[in-house]
Amino acid sequence: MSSPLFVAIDTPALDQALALASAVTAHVGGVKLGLEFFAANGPAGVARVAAMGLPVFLDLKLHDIPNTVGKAVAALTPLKPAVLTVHAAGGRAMLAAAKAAAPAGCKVVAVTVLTSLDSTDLAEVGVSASPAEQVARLADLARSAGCDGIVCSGEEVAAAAVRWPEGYFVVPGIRPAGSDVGDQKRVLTPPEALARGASMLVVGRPITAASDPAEAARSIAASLDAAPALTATA
Ligand SMILES: O=c1ccn([C@@H]2O[C@H](COP(=O)(O)O)[C@@H](O)[C@H]2O)c(=O)[nH]1
Repeated sequence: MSSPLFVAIDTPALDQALALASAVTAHVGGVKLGLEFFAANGPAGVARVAAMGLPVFLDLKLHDIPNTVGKAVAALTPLKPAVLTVHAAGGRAMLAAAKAAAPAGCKVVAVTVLTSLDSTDLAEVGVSASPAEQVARLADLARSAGCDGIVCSGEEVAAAAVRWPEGYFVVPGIRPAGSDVGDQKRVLTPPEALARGASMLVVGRPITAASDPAEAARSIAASLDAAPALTATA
């Protein structure tokens, strides 16, 4: 079985991205490329990283009207992403349009509540629900719209896995014990997130900002081998 560990390569520098991907290849199941990389390097840059052979999670978090998102997803088809993100807040029709336009084999996952937000942040944008309640609501929407799964934090993944047994759960906000959380507010350690039902663990700075990224990736991957089986009860 391939590793659930994906490294988030958040850099605008193509050479640095290629070097990072090369350094951690033996320890990860894939690479995540997001807005920072895509804005600087575009589809050609994604193709360069994809050519290294690891599955690519294209985390562009698309969020627009259904027609625009559907056409954007169709335009990304030549890149053959393994996983693609859209914002669940875009609504049912937008989610369905994204899934309909996605290439065969590409999982479309809906971002629920960003891991950088807590309940105070949600209240500021008019959401009175807790992160857990909002994730559950948007997971149900994503599922009924035909998506393959969601992005949520480790705090909500066990409950989501119970609600949606066949769902695919992408979990960022992953921090090995004692590491700097940075701008993340809902965090969990790699083994704990896996034990709670994460399908994919997205880890960026704990690997990419380490003095030895390969060793950081190896250490996180090793910690997953000892992770207990899913203990979800929520
Ligand atoms: O809710 C979300 C959705 C996506 N992300 C992305 O994951 C990585 C996390 O990077 P770290 O350096 O490990 O914090 C980053 O690329 C985000 O765009 C997220 O963090 N939260």
